[in-house]
Amino acid sequence: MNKFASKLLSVNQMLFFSHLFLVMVIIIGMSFSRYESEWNTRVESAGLIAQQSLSSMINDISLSVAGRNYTKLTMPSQLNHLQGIENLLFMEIRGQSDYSGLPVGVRFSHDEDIIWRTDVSAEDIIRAKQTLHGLSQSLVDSSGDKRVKLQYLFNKSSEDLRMLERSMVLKNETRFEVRLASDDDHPFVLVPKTQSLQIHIPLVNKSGGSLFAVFDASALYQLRSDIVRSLAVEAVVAILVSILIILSVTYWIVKPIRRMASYMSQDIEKMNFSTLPELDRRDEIGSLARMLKMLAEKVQAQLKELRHKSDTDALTGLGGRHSYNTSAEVFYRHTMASKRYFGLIICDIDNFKLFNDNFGHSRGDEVLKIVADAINSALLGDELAFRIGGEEFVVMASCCHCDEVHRLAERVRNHVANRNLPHARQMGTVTISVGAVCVSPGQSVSYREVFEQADSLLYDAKTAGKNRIRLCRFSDRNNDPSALFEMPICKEFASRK
Ligand SMILES: Nc1nc2c(ncn2[C@@H]2O[C@H](COP(=O)(O)OP(=O)(O)OP(=O)(O)O)[C@@H](O)[C@H]2O)c(=O)[nH]1
Repeated sequence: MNKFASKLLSVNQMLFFSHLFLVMVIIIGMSFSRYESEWNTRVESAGLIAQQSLSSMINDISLSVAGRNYTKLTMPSQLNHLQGIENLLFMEIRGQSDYSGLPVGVRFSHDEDIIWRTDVSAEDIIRAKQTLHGLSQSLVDSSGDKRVKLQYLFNKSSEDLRMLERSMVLKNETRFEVRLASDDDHPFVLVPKTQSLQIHIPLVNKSGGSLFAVFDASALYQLRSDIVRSLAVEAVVAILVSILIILSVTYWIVKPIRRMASYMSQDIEKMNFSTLPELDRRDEIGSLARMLKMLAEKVQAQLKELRHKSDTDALTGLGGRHSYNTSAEVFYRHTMASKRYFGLIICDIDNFKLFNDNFGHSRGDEVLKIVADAINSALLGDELAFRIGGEEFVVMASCCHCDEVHRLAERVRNHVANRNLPHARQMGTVTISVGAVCVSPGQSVSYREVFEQADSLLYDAKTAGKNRIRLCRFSDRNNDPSALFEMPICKEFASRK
């Protein structure tokens, strides 16, 4: 997983996304639990308020159910009271008379503005009609006070009949889904579909019964929308603030790493870690910066030592082959660009094989050191000297004139000869042969050509008898026939011996 992520994402992105994920989980979790607790509190208090608004009626209702007293249960003052209860939409009383054992059922509907019985049967209506009919008969035959009483009873019975008939109609027409069962432990339940709060309160008469009520809970749901909205706004603000903090923290961590990486991408020898601001930090990044600085300084020191070793010929202390390869041509170009004369001198010890054969290689090595020292002592300061092969040395100089090259070559040969190092008996002392070329300012010639010409002059010096100098101004004989004419013919400086 880590490998996969590190291939796809940078450190910056990984830090950012992992922190953002964490922050979002925390914020969403906290918002959700706040929502849960706030919503549950609201629902609980709405349920309690609804219960309290009905509980004052429970004793009266229970008494009426016990005595199956419909008159009390359905009287207009009861209707007014129920209409006055805030948000009450519907109420149903189900119970059993304590005396007759008959069922009692009454309903209230806020929209219908009525209380009606739910236990009316066809027989009840027939009975009421018969009563009314009997009263109407009696009313015809009566007079005086009796008639007044009978008229009252007739009016009441006709009102009862009308009520029973209306109840019969409403019983069949009015439906309201009540979720709570009478044996449900929950005193109330919220029904999202109808946005209603349903309450159940048990009656206190002996045979028992229940009061179910349905309250309008749309205000509660509106409140829920407000809670969700305000929590969402808080969560968004918290996430935005967190993003800002995460961005600044990741920037604070990643920027120094990037800066160190860009330092590391420089040439190690040119690296300068002392300007790195992270060195002053006291945290892990500061330690990393200090370790990198130490590492770079160690590598720089080792490189310096290595370069010195590879630049210097270990035996003679002159410049070595590596140093020659990197600096000879640079020196030549620089001299030509400075409009000065360039002198290239190649020296080779004469009959060195014979020396080795006679005195052994270790003695030969000592001679190499002495010859190198002699060559070095012949230099005035600005020249470069290298040992480029076994017993082959190169000196190069930037001069004001070719005569200087001549004098330098002569000095080099003399300094070696003057060491008077004994050679094999028939050879006398150790000597060198020299091939030298002088290139004038403005001559267009490559270093390789100059070297080849000096090497060929060295060969000439060897074949001419050794211990001598063959020096020539560079002539491009193939391309410039006049060069031979314009320049002094190559000179030979033989040993005075
Ligand atoms: N002691 C020693 N000998 C070396 C070293 N490098 C090369 N040589 C020897 O130098 C000798 C060079 O021999 P040649 O190329 O035949 O040249 P030469 O004998 O000097 O003959 P000329 O150049 O014609 O005068 C060989 O014997 C090599 O072994 C070295 O580092 N130490």
